[in-house]
Amino acid sequence: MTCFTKPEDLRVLITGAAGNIGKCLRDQLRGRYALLRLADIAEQEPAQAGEEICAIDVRDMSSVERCMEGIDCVVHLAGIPGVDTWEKILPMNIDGCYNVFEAARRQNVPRVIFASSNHAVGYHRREKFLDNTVQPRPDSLYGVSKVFGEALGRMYADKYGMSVACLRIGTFRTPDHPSEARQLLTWISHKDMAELARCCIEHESYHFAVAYGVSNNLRNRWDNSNVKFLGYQPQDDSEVFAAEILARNIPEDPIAAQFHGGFYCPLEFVGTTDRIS
Ligand SMILES: NC(=O)C1=CN([C@@H]2O[C@H](COP(=O)(O)OP(=O)(O)OC[C@H]3O[C@@H](n4cnc5c(N)ncnc54)[C@H](O)[C@@H]3O)[C@@H](O)[C@H]2O)C=CC1
Ligand SMILES: O=C(O)[C@H]1OC(=O)[C@H](O)[C@@H](O)[C@@H]1O
Repeated sequence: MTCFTKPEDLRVLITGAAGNIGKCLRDQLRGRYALLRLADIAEQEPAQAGEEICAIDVRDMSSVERCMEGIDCVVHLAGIPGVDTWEKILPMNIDGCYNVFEAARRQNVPRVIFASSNHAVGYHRREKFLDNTVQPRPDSLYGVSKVFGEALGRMYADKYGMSVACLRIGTFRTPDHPSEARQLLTWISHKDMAELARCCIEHESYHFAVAYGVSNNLRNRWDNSNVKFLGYQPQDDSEVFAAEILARNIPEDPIAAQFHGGFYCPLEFVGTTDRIS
């Protein structure tokens, strides 16, 4: 397994760098690495010192492979970031995710960090505390695409010896605060998101890890004890926003409120929830 010893020598690629999480990582990781290569299909701010801007379409393997040249670690964020049709999920989150892992293998990139989502396990009941061992229970085709990405990562780790981290991100928002009751459980601040990415990029050696992307929320329902070795110590707590959010007295949808995936769960839901143990 590759050992990552000196952060200042690392060459890091971010896909989806023009997006919300991508811009946060760009701002907060700037200057730490030998190179931050920022790849997106969208326009980006011009490169600053230590940065490269790179045009990529994750649906096009040749553009993905080109962006991988000389890279030590990929943070893969690009894709459809929520519920959508199969016609969009398939090329972007399934084919696109395959292209990223496969291009990384072809270019001998030793580490991939994949932006998974809590929606990979969204139909678990909220009273259950979730750790990395719970079964996949996607609440949407989007969630299914994240389960696929995690499975792909596991295979590239086990078969090809790639170091892979899958981040089941909760709720990342710009502006940087939670805005509804469920987000008091699921919120991850910008600072904590960048710190989680940094820990995964810089850790000297791991094979395969699943981590929940969540802040140090009093109401957190996700267990990261399996990834203590990463050294991720979130600092922010959504509780400071709780009084204001709860005072608005906006009730959560009764189906959403039963499951970790929240508002994705009632969408197209048929029947009663008592059949979901
Ligand atoms: N924001 C959140 O609360 C959460 C986000 N995630 C995941 O994190 C990742 C990033 O999320 P956000 O930054 O919020 O989304 P975003 O929509 O702001 O960023 C996605 C980026 O991907 C780019 N993109 C779209 N099509 C592309 C293509 N064909 N080729 C290359 N780039 C393309 C977009 O231009 C955009 O800059 C996504 O994979 C999302 O599923 C997971 C859980 C929660
Ligand atoms: O569960 C959540 O709150 C978030 O999960 C996600 O995977 C989505 O990318 C984000 O837009 C949602 O808001």
